[in-house]
Amino acid sequence: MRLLPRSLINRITLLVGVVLLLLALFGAALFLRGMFKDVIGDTQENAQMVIEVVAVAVTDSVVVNDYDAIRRTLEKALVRAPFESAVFIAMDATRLEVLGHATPASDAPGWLIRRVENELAEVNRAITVGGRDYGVIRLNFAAARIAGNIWSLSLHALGLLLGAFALGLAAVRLALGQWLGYLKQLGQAGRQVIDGQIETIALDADAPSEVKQAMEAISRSTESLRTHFGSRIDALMDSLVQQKNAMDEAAIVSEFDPAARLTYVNDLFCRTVGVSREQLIGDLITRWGDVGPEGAAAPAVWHGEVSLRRRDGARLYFQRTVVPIFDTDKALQRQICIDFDVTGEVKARNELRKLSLAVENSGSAIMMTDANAIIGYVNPQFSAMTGYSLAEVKGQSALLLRAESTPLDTYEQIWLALFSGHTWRGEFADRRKDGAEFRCQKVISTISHGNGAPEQYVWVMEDVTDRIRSEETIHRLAFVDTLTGLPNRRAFRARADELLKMARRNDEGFAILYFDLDRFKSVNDRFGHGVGDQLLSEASRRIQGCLREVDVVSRFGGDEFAALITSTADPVEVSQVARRIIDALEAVFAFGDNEAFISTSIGIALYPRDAAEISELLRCADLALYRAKDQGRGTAVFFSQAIEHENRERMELEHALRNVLGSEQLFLEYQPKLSLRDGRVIGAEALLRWQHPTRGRIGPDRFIPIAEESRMIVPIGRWVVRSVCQQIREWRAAGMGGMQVAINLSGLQFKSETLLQDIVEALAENGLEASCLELELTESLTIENPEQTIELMKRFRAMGISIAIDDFGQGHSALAYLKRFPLNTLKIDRAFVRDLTTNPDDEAIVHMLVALAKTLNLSLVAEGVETVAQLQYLRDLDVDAIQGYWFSRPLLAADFGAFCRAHATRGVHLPWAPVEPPATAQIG
Ligand SMILES: Nc1nc2c(ncn2[C@@H]2O[C@@H]3COP(=O)(O)O[C@H]4[C@@H](O)[C@H](n5cnc6c(=O)[nH]c(N)nc65)O[C@@H]4COP(=O)(O)O[C@H]3[C@H]2O)c(=O)[nH]1
Repeated sequence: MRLLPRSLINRITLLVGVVLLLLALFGAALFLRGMFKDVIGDTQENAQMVIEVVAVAVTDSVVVNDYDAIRRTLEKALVRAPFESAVFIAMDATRLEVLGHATPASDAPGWLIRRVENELAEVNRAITVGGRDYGVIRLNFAAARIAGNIWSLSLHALGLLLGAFALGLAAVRLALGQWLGYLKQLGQAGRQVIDGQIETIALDADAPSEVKQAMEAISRSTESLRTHFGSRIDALMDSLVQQKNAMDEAAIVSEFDPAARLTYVNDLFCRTVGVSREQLIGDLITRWGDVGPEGAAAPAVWHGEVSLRRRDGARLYFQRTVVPIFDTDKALQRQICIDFDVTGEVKARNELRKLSLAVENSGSAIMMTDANAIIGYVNPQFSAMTGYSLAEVKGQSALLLRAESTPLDTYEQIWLALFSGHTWRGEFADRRKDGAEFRCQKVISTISHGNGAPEQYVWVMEDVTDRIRSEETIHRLAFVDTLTGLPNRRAFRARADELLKMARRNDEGFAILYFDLDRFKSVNDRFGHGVGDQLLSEASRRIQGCLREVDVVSRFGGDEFAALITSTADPVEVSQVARRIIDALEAVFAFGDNEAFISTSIGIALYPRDAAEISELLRCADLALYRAKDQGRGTAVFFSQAIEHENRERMELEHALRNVLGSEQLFLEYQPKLSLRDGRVIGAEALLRWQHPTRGRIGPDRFIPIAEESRMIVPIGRWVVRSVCQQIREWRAAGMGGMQVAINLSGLQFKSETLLQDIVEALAENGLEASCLELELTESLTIENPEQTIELMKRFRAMGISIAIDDFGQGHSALAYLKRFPLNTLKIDRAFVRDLTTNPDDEAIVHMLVALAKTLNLSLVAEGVETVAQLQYLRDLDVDAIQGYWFSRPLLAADFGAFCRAHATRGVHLPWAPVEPPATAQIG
């Protein structure tokens, strides 16, 4: 509770009043006390005097007991005296009491009356006359009257005092009002300054100096405030304007009245909706989005999201705040509407929603963990994949899924990659809830805080167990030879490339061995593919057994193998390895009751001596293998410059062969065939010759393989057929009839679809019957595709063309097939004939061949007969015919004609035949 008055004047007046009042009361108290004492003292003195006077006056009367006189005297004493009663008490106790005038009722308070009574005791006077006591006179004071007098005096005194107090106070109030009125003036001036009505405060000249100083101080402060706050206000205004401008740029601002009519729109509003301000003002705000549940009359701030459609139809989203503005009567005056464009956020949110939906329904398992790999979310596919529900894994570590077989290192590597800001991609084994391991492909991405620190990890996971199995199978198929389990050619290349890099780094050498299995084809043909496969597997094991762990052996396909001998390019060491392989493969292969023998030749290339690249090294090894095969089975040949040279030459020959047809370089020689029965020339074998312009004559053994490889043999062979047929026609024209000419056919030629046609045409063109031709097929030709060969042979035979099998005994024809071949002739290779008389092996083979031919009812022709001993031996074996230098080398056509004519009548003289006189040649 506030006791003090609000106004300063009143406060000072109150203070002065209180002080004056206290002083007045104190003075009054002192005055009244003195007055009281004086009155009491005076009364008592008067009473003494009165009683003395009464005593004197009654002296006589008492003596005479004149009570009337006494009465009268007493009555006189009571007149104007402040006594209530006067009493004469005689000695005999006679009591004469006279009462004074009745005292009017006193205004004095009781306490004052009692006080007076206490102060003024009765006054007694003994009446003694002549020494004799006659009695006592007693005066009783009229205390109430005396108190009344005192009270009346006091009241008067107080009245005066209060009057003086009131006057003093009024004077003080007046003076203060005047002096402090300047303060009011100061206040008004201050308000005027605040209102900006005055610049400086005008001071009255007679104003008190303190007020003047205060006014000056205010003036100075006002000045300073004006300066200070003026600039602050300016800055504030600037700032407000800038903020408004910024707000106008950032937000759509509008105002609307309680009727929801727009009263203000900023530029952004117009720009955003594409409508002019003029059209917008007065328009309903609700056309431009919701303004809250209570519409335009909302009493409180409303936040919400609204969407606007622009004039061009685009939908925009805004975060809207509607702020009501009230007037002084708290009535809603208008509302300010502020819209922030959140289209991007809304779209992002929608995208996020879609994304969440996509994640939820994703076919990939998705797991989200915090930075400590604590799982926060997994999608249904994750549960389907792992068997764990979201509730089971939430709050658990991602390591929950770790499979025993996945080392912890893997996870460390993942964290390292993720911490360095990379997305981790990889695959490793995880464990399902039921404990089963599965291969899981993962892409782990980081969601980072603004400062780049990882906040969450998103794991996109896929069960790739099946795929990996398939990939492993594909890989096996792609890199492993399924039959032998050895790396295939591709894997070999990869390993060889690695080895090459290492060898380059370490300055080491290594060797590549290239080889195939001789006679493998015949094993295949003889025992079937099953056995062939077993042989390949067994051969692979044997080869591996010859190598160290660090070496690599690969099956390139068919019966081709290659080996990498690491860490050494020492020819001695490498040739030891090659030897071991050759020996291992030459040992018998047993399959149940069957046995097979194969051999191998090995071509070797050394790094870095022979080449610096794998492909080149392989080429070198291949060339060396080619040479090894030439040198005979069971040999290992190191690549050399000589081989390279030979190869180059071979390539040059191949090139030259392509242009040889149509030139004069190719021609035929004819080697006569002699009947051992009568020594007559029964036919000839056409032998191809190549007279190279610079290299001279090149033998068919040299160029025919090249022609075969380049497939030139087909057109060349066609040329041979035509040339032979022409030649027979010419011979016939020259009178040399009945001549059968044998033509060598290579395998490729035989397989050529045009062969039959070519022969038919050549015969027809020259008017020849088919029986004048014999086709010589090598044994190897028949091996490759026996059924087809038999078929074609049959067709030739049906035409009347004879068929001879050449070089028999070199290969490994299945006798069963031989039996089925529609052959006419079996030719004994000159390799067996050469040492026939000295080498029991060759002798045995020839015996066997002769027996075979007889069994199959084939005529026998022996090649390469050079000596009489061979001749006689063959005759003894009942061989039908021979070829050989013993009687004729291959001859040019003209020479062959001459030869035939020379021996036409008697034939060539055979050692066992009787010598006959020369006869004239007659052929035809
Ligand atoms: N040391 C010695 N050799 C003798 C003797 N008698 C004949 N020769 C040679 O033995 C080979 C016989 O031919 P081949 O076995 O069919 O072997 C032939 C044949 O397989 C092939 N050839 C020749 N001409 C042709 C042809 O036109 N087409 C095809 N495809 N191959 C042919 O070339 C091979 C070699 O032919 P040539 O070098 O002409 O060698 C011929 C011939 O000159 C002898 O007493 N001693």
